[in-house]
Amino acid sequence: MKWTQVKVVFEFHDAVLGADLISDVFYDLGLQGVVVESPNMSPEEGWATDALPLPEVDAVSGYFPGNADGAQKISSLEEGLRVLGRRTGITTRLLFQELDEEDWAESWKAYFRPEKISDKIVVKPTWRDYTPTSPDEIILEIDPGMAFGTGTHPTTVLCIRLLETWLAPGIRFLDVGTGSGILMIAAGKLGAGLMVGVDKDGVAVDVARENLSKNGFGPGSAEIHAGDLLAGVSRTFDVVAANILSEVILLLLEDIPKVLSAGGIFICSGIISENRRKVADRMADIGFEVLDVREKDGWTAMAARFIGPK
Ligand SMILES: C[S@@+](CC[C@H](N)C(=O)[O-])C[C@H]1O[C@@H](n2cnc3c(N)ncnc32)[C@H](O)[C@@H]1O
Repeated sequence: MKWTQVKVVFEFHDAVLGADLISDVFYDLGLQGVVVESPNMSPEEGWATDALPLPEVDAVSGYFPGNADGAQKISSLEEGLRVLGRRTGITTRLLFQELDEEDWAESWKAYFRPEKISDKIVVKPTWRDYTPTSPDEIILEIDPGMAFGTGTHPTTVLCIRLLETWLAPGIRFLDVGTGSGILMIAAGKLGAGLMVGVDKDGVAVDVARENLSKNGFGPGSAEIHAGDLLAGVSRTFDVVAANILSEVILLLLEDIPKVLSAGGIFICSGIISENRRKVADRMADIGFEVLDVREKDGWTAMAARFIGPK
């Protein structure tokens, strides 16, 4: 099978936000293994200076199958970037490269390295070696494949940091939009007794199952289902997380109390900081008390408890 690498070279006043906005255009097409390049990356941020020269431009790359579906998605990407450009002023230029299956598999893997994302937690690509720097370090082994969730995206990092604060041992955890399963793995390693994940994307469901298994979580402690948001979720959970875009979180919020146990915590991420107020206001209307707000690189995540309408 052939693959087409589409590299979107861009210029924007805020390169981190620009890369996130362009990545979202890829994610909206259901294409999730994106690679972000920036001339400002340092080896500490996971850039392999020994293996790869430092990039000269800001760019986001994604990989499309070399078939009719891939061609259709590339057209949608071009349209999505035109719309983004009109809305934000980002200027983009596309570069195309055809790759064989093996080259594709290796080309994006070269960009991921172990990364410390909190005081205690390290995300480690399964194909890299890593020696822990202290005995209480928690290592999340991950191969995201074509699913979202290397663990290093700011929205994921914020969720994991909130889980570190709000997850008590033995709890039941639900992850809405599990992607690679990274949040379920973090919850499991922080002591959750049961992790359930849902994703609308069948590829993500398979990837998440494999990642959970690689981290020692089998069907007894981890369940993953294909599904749309909470459709088909009939139990209650002590902590529910959703790292999805704010528009989706706004749709989801009203149903969250149905799947939260009394006193349970809802963690939401994927909120561009300019949408923070809109999400917080909607939460207050429904009866959530916001307990913790975290920000990183223009993204906001919140932990809240359902206390019931005023
Ligand atoms: C931003 S990724 C988050 C992945 C992972 N939880 C993390 O934190 O890195 C969002 C995920 O939500 C899934 N998703 C988006 N809309 C959904 C929906 N309506 N129902 C279920 N999953 C959805 C996507 O397929 C994607 O895997």
